[in-house]
Order: sequence, then structure tokens, then C-alpha cells
Amino acid sequence: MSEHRDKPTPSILEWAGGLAALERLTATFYGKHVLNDPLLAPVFAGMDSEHPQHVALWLAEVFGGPDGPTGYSEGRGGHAHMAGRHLGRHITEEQRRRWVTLLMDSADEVGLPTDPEFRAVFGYYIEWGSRMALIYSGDNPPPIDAAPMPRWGWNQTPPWQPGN
Ligand code: HEM
Repeated sequence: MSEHRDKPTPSILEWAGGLAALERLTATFYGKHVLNDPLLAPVFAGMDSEHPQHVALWLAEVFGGPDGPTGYSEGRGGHAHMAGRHLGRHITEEQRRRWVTLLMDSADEVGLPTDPEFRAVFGYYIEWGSRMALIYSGDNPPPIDAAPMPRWGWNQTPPWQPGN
């Protein structure tokens, strides 16, 4: 086996550049893009000033970061808190799509890795998570405490089917 193959696989968070990289991402995303976007600025008008940091912490845990006191689950209320913050907001598909587009623009701007594997798994979570946010924001949200914290790996899940 080659020396290369013996290397442990870094988490997605480590590959991204750690929490600091995600903080740069969300600071640019919300501060520069979202608040200046006509479609999204009204949605985030009442945004907590620490919101970008909280989302960075959420993403860090999803991508393999700690869930102890320094992570989102213990430090910020976990999945139920995150899902609850989207309730009743009635996010439209157009807003969701813009949110994703601006986040990807921000990823380029702050220099997140551009390799296909990282961007595929990053985009996979963002697409899934933004669709979940839209569902929670709608008329018939699932119970907010019914789902665990999502934990994304390099390989992901089979499709959800009723009864499984
Ligand atoms: C992967 C996609 C998403 C993730 C990971 C995410 C993450 C989060 C988190 C972690 C919070 C709670 C922060 C806290 O207080 O601890 C939050 C709140 C919120 N999210 Fe999302 N979100 C996503 C998609 C969206 C989309 C698509 C929209 C709307 C277009 C949206 C709108 C909001 C708003 C308005 C809040 C409340 C902000 C505030 O008042 O502080 N989210 N989100």
C-alpha cells in the first residue's frame, strides 16, 4: 500500500480549513451578500448580530466538528433550535435558491477548497439543508425535535422512504 493511502481521512471540516474558514464564509455570506440582496435582505432584517457565527458553528458540527460545549448541539441547542428558527418564515423556492447561490459565491471568495470531492459534499449538504429549512418554514413542518443533528460524511445517505 502506498504511503499516500495510509493517511487518515480528514473530516470535511478539517479539509475545509476548520471553524475559522467557515466563520470567514458566513461573515462574507451574510455581511456582504445576503444583507445587500433584494430577495434575502428582508428575510434577515431582524438577524441577530451573532447569526453568522452561529451558522458557522452549526456547519462545523455537521461536517465533523465537536458536539461538546464548544459545538452547536450543546452550546446552542442543537437541531431543535436550528429547525425552530425557521418555523413560520415561509421561505420561497426563489429565496432558497438565491441563498444557495450566494453561499457558493462566498465559498469561492473566501477560498474554500475547490476540489470536486469537497465541493460535491459541501453542495450536497447545502442543497439538502436549505430544502429542509424551507420545509420547516412552511405550513406543515415536521416536529422540530424529531430529527438528530445531521452529520455529513464523504459518502452520504440512501433515499428516505416512508416506513424505513
Ligand atoms: C443549509 C441551509 C441552512 C442552514 C445550515 C441554516 C442554518 C441556520 C441556523 C443554524 C440558524 C439558527 C442560528 C442560531 O440562532 O443558533 C438559522 C436561522 C435562520 N435561518 Fe437558516 N439555515 C439554512 C437555510 C436557510 C434559508 C434557505 C433561509 C432563508 C432563505 C434561512 C433563514 C434563516 C433565518 C431568517 C434565521 C433566523 C435568523 C435570526 O433571526 O437570527 N435559512 N439558520
